[in-house]
This record gives sequence, C-alpha cells and structure tokens, in this order.
Amino acid sequence: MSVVNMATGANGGLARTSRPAMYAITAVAAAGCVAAHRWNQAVTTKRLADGIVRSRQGRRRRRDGSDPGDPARRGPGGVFGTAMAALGGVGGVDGSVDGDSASEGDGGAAVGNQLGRPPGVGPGGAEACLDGGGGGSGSGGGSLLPPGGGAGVGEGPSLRRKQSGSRGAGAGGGGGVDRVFAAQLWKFLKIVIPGVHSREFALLVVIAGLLGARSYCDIWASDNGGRVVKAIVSRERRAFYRRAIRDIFIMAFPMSAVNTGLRFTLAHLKVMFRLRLSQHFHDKYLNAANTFYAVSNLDNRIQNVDQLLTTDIDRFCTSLADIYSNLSKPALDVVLFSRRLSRSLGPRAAPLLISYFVACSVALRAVQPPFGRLVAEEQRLEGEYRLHHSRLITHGEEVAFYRGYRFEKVYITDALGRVAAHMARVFRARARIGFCDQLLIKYVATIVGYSIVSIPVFFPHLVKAPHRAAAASAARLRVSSRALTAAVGLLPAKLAIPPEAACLSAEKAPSDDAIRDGADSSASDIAGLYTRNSRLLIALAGAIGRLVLAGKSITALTGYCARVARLDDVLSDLAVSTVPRAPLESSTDLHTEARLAALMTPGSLVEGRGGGVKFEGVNVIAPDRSVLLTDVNVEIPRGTHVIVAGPNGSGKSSLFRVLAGLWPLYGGTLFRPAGSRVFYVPQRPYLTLGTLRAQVVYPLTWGEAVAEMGASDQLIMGFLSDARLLHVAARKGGLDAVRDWADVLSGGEKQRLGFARMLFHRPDYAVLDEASAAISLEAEGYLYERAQELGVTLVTVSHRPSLFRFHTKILALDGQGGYAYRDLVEGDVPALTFSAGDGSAASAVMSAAPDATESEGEGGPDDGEDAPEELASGSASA
Ligand SMILES: Nc1ncnc2c1ncn2[C@@H]1O[C@H](COP(=O)(O)OP(=O)(O)OP(=O)(O)O)[C@@H](O)[C@H]1O
Repeated sequence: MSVVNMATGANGGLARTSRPAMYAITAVAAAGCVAAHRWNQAVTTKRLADGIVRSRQGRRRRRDGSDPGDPARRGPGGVFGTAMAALGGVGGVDGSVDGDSASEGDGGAAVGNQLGRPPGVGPGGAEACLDGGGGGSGSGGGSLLPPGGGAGVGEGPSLRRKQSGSRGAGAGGGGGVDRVFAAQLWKFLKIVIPGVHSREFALLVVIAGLLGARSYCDIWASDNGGRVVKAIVSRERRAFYRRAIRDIFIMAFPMSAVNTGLRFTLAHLKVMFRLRLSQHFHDKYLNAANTFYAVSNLDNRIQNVDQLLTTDIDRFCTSLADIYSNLSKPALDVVLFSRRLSRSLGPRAAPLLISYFVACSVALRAVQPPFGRLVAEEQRLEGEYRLHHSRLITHGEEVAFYRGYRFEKVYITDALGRVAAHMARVFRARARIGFCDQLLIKYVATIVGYSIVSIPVFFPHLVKAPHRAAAASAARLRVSSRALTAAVGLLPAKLAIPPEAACLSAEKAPSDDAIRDGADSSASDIAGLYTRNSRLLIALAGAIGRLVLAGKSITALTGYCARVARLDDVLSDLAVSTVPRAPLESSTDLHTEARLAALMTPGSLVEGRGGGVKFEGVNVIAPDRSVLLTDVNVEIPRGTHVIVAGPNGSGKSSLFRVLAGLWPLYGGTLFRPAGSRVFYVPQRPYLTLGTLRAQVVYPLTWGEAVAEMGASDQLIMGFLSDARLLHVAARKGGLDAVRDWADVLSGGEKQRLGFARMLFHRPDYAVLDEASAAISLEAEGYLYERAQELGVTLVTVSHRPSLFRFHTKILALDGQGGYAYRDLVEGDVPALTFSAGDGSAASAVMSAAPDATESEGEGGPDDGEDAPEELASGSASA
C-alpha cells in the first residue's frame, strides 16, 4: 500500500496521519500477520488433506501455468514490478507474456487508475491493461530475486516465473553447468530438434521473431505512455485522443497477437519437445528386451522410473523451452532498454540499476534457506503419504476383512502429520526470506528507482546523450512500429502511424533535450518523461530479473537433464545386457564374491524355430545375487509334460523367469523355441484394459489376432466355452463389453480367462505357474486335456497332486539348491500327497527314485555327468 500511495501522491496523506493512528495501523498489521500465520498453520492440515492427494496433478497444472495455484505459494513475486509500477504510476509494460491471470501481480491497472486522474503524475492503467494478460495484471517485472532459488519452493515471481518455484523439486541434486551437462544437453537437443527442417526448429524461429516484436511493443508502450501523460498534463485534448485512443487501439491488435502468439507457440513447443523425448524413451523402455521389467526388477539404479518418464521429462522439456525465451528476450530487452534509458537518463542509469539488483541477488542468496533440500524432503514426505493411501486402495479388501482400518489410520495420520510439520518449517523459512525480499526488492528498490528517474529532472547536467543517435534510433523504431501495424493489415502502412503522430516521433516526444539543456521544461514535459522513463525502468528491471531467473532456471535444468540423462544411460545399458551393473547387495566376503563372479558369467541363448527347451549348465541367480540353482541341466522336449515341485522360495518360478528372458542368463546355454512359442500363465493373469475379446487375444491386438491366428468371434466363444466362461460373456455384455476386468471377475474366472487365452494362442510350451489354484478340479482337468489335445507342451508349477496325472516328468527342487529331474512313477503322487511341509516334497521324489542323481551343497559338474540323460540333475547351494 505504501508504495502505491507514495507514487500517487497519497503519501502526503500518510504523512499527515497522526502518530497514534500509525501505531494503530502497525499494531493491526502485526496482529494480522500473526493471525495470518496462525490461520496458515491451521489450514495447512486441511490444505494438505485436500491438496496433497491430488497434488501431483495440481502441481503439474500450476507448474504449467494453467492454474494460478495457491497464492500462498507464489510468494512476494512481482514486488519489484509493483514498486516500480507504483513509482512510475504505470504497469504492465512487460507483464503479459507469462502473467495471464488477473490476480497475478498488482499495481498495473490499479495504480494507473489512481494516477490517471490528477495531472502531474503518470497514468498508465489503460496501457497496463493493454499489455497485461488480464485486467489487473501487468505490474511488470516480477520479482527479480525469487527466494525459491534454482530449486525453490514455489517462491517464484508472481508474474514471470512460476516455474522456478516448485518446478525445481527434485532438480536440486542436478549437476552443475559443466561439460557433462553440455554434452547431455546437446544429446537431448538433437532429439527434440531433429534438424533445421523440423517443425520444432521452425517454431523456434517463429518464437524468436515474436520475442523481438514483443520488445519493440514494450518500447512503444513506454514511449506512448509518456506522450499520453504529456497530453494530459498540458491539457491537449486532441493529442490525448490521438495517443491514448487511436494509437493504442491500432497497436492493440498486433500487441495482442504477439502476446497470444508467444504464449501459444511456447506452450506448443514444450509439448512438441515432450512428445519427441517421450517417444525416444518409450522406444528404449518398451521393447522386446523387456527393458521396462529389467529397469524396475533387475537394476537398482533407478527407483522411480514412472516419475522420470512422466514428470521429469515434462519438466525437462518445459525448462528447456522456457530457458530459450528466458534468455533471449531479456538479453535483448536489457540492451534495448539500457540504450533507450541512457539517452534520457544518462549513461549511468542502467548500470546503476543493474548493479543494485546484482548486489541484492548476492545478498539474498547469502541468506536464502536451502529450498532445494526442503522441496526434496517435501516430495519424499508427500510420496510416503500418497503411498499409504494407494496401498490402502490396492489392499482394501484384505484390510476390510481384517477390520484393520484403525491400524491404517494411524499410519496415514502420522504421514500427514510429518508433511504438515515440514510444511510449517518451509513456511517459516519463506517468511524469513520474504522479509528480506520485501525490504530490498520492494522498498529500497523504490528509492533507487525514484533516484534514477529523478536524474534528468534534478541533475540535467549528468545526462549527456548523442542527439543524432537518439534521432536515428527513434526513426528505426518508428519504421518498425509502422511495419508491425501494417503487417496485421489494419491500416495501410502510410496511415498506420503517420510520422507526425507516431508515438516514437522524436520531435513530439517529451523533450529529453529540453530538460537536459536546461531549457523551459514544462510540467507536461517532465510528467511525460517521468512516465516514459519509469516504464522503461520497469521493463529493464523485469529483464534483469528474468536474466537472473534464467540463471536459476539453468541450474534447475541441469538437475532435470542429469536425471533424464541417467535414465537414458540405464535404459541403454539394459538394452545391451540385463546383467545388473549395480548389484542390490554386495558381500564383503571375498570368497563369496569370487564364487558369485564365477557363477554370474553371462550364458548363451540359442533360439530355434520349432525347437525344444533345454537348460545346459545354467545358474539361476536372483537380482539381489542370491544363488537359487546352479548348473541346471534339464531338457524338456516337445510333448513331454513336466510338473515342477518344491517348497516355497525354492526357485520354481525363477527358473522360468530365466527361460522367458526376464532374468539374466548365467552360466551355460539355454535352448528355447523362437518367438513367443513359450506362453506363461501366472496365478493372477494380467487383464488389460479393453473388451472381453481383447482379454482373450492379448498380447495381440484384434487385428493381429485375425491376421496371424485367424481369430473370429466363433473361435473366441469356443475357447470361452472351454474355460466355462460363457456366462461372463452373457452377463457382462458380450465380447465387445469394456470393463475393468481385473475388478469384475472372480479369482477363478480370471484364471479360466488365463487358460482361454493360452488355448487361443496354442503355444508350443505353456508354463502354468499355479495357474489353476482357484479352479475346480473338474474344470482344471478338462482344460489340461484340452491344452494337450491342441498340442501344447505343459510345464506346470504346482503343489496340487491332482495335476500329476497330466504330466510325464517331474522336476523337483529341494529348496536347498538341489533338484531332481526324472520320469514320474506310480508312487510319486501319494508320496507328494502325504509329504509334510515345504522341502519334503522334493525329498520324497528324490528318495522315491533311487536312480535319480541328487546332491546337496556344492554340486559339481560330475553330478550331472553321472546322471542318465533323461534324469540329468544338478545342485546348487544358496
Ligand atoms: N525380484 C526379486 N529380487 C530378489 N529376490 C527375488 C526376486 N524374485 C524372487 N526372489 C527370491 O527368489 C526366491 C525364489 O523365488 P520363486 O518365486 O522362484 O519361488 P517359488 O519356488 O516359485 O516359490 P512359491 O512356491 O512360493 O511360488 C525367493 O526366495 C524369492 O524371495
């Protein structure tokens, strides 16, 4: 308020205010602050409860600028613009590219309205509205020194750079601006801008043109503001109408087009960058090597690949596009506005202002809290809180059966409390830096601004400017302005801005020279000059601020770049080899390490069309480097149905993870059929989004299924009938019904669907991993027989004795790393049926088969060599 009043002349009123009244105002303000703080803390919990649950989307919207966001998060941004706008009584010169909300910034129109009335002070509200994105916006500038810093907490300047706030989250850990960063950036630039003929490059050129046009518009607005004031103060009605109505009306069209075009093209550029980069990563992530599985399950270098692929790529692209505009336009503005100001305020004005803000920047940086760390912590705590909620949603049924809501509530409330406590710390830190920011950037900056603007009025002898250069520059701007107007076709070029009426006309401009030369400087000259200079000053300050922010944005960009580059490196590594680079656990025991290194030598894979499955000296080692099986020698020819038995955790499923290529192949050689001739049916089949028909043909699309497998509705219905699922088709709306199938089907129905899918695909081999545990014995038997009829070789991982009769061989793991592989014999089923507990099943098989080679502990190659071919066995020790 004080700044506005100072500028409007209302400060006189303030000065006249009695002391008790001032004390009262101060006390009320202080009480207000305390109450606001209390209220802030009180609503924190509610806001968190409301906001954090949907925080990811909300934050993204705010970062994108499509949502003005929580005002509390925006901090004291724009204060310098406010101060300077108040100082000059103008605003909005520069406030519209990014500030698109009427609530953003202040000062512009409001101050202008106040100033528009009395002569002698600078109006500007009308033009502020012109330039500003909304009614009240356009106080210009934006805070030059957002306390948020490179990885700030949403403390960015209100008008310009909301992105430097919370967008910095997670970027704090980024590298610096060095050669590595340059190399990474270059690599990604080549991806997002594939060449000079690409659409992205064309858009960059368009943006450059628009930014240049925008700078000229700003200068025009400053000059015209001066003329309007001069016309008012000198009571020249015709001049006023020309400047304030006709000229502004004419320029309003190109200026609006430039502003809107800039926003549009920048937003478009970000999306195009994101598309390119995401496509690049999708190609590396979703491929035949199952990199998406390996990156989360086999490699520990990246913990949250989903966030990297979605949020971080988006942030990187946004940051990249912003940097382009944040560097080029302010740099151009600083040059243009400094030159223009030096003509009317002398050569020292611009350097003085620049020095002041650089000094402020250094000072504020020194007292700035570690917002990067605070944001990272906030993200972590919010992640924890979200995780509790998502776990509850995932396991809702189990928790409900246990009536475990009280237990869950304790966890969730604790997590929320930690977030709230942290946010209170962040708010306190913000308040501290906000005070310094207000002091230096708002109030002291006002003094500096007043001082600079007063130079030509009180110290005209300090202002020296080359007259000819001024005239030439004015002529250039005049031509540009005319061309701009003509370009939109509003008026013929000649009429657009006639020289005598041109806003930039040196002859009619508020006379710098008159003041400089000490000639008769009328009140109108001074007012006009004051208005113009203060607007230029605001614009210059805004430009400096954006340059400072651009530096911070680069810091943030290094963080995003480092994260995205890491993802790129890991995906590249995994595409070449799934051998984990960074083991999850490391042993300090050298002997163990040496043994592991020997066991973890990459094996070889031989794929042949129509071939069988054969493990030859293969080691099965979990991603955390626990050794499950070594030297596995098992051959499963086509037509040989094998049941795999063994205690929990003995490595039954893991063996087939190796077969499917999900886990790395270590040791010897693996032979398997080419392509997708081995089909995996898990206990909980994956049900995709889409129709019932799509569930059956998955992972083929319907088009592929028709082309490759001759799929038809009749065929699908036949397999659904085999799986006793016709009632599902009937009840849920037929083959084309789209449902969340994972929710609407029972456990047994899902398993039957898994069988229907397997029957449809008719693979050479089907690995059924507890795939029929929830299916009735009668239906299970039918499905097994049906699969065998279709020529599918069945490899079943199961504890169910009922399944033994469908198999001819047994692979029994003992849970200690030992195994036996041999023909099933009569006595096996009872032995397994009556064996007690885990581990004894495999022992029962082994003891029931005296000719089976079995081993414990360290098994050597001898074990396998001595064994009959069809009863190869091996051993392993964990
Ligand atoms: N991604 C993983 N990372 C580390 N260890 C794993 C991973 N997956 C499985 N394991 C470990 O490997 C061992 C074998 O797991 P596997 O799933 O093969 O057991 P299983 O014999 O199929 O057991 P069950 O009968 O219970 O299904 C287990 O001890 C398990 O903890």
